[in-house]
Amino acid sequence: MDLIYLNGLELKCTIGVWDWEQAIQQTLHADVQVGTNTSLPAKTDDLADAVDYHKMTVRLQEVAKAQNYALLETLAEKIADCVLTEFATDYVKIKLDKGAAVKGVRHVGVIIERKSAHR
Ligand SMILES: Nc1nc2c(c(=O)[nH]1)N=C([C@H](O)[C@@H](O)CO)CN2
Repeated sequence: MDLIYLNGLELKCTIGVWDWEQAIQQTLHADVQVGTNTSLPAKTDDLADAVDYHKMTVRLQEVAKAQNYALLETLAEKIADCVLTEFATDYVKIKLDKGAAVKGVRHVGVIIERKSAHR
């Protein structure tokens, strides 16, 4: 399986379990790995045959802003669903980093992996 990746993707969103977090916007950083076969686009040299990582960046930033979230897990799942269904990909691994959201920890976050149900 080949991989396309977005590292350090900035996601502006309203997220968190506390009331004050639901009243502000925070910036998360995501690392996204997307499983897809790159043989066809490599042969045709045509973006139309590839998973467009620019289009994916814009779309995932929209998903992050589309609603308020309590948990990182919920946003990670929405992102996974978008990557697998809207971009017709085989596999996705997402790391969502909330930075130093907890005192005494440099970085907190979640990592999830999902496979397409159709492949
Ligand atoms: N498993 C999780 N634990 C916690 C989350 C989360 O999203 N998933 N969030 C929080 C708070 O919002 C924290 O980030 C800020 O105090 C706590 N635990």
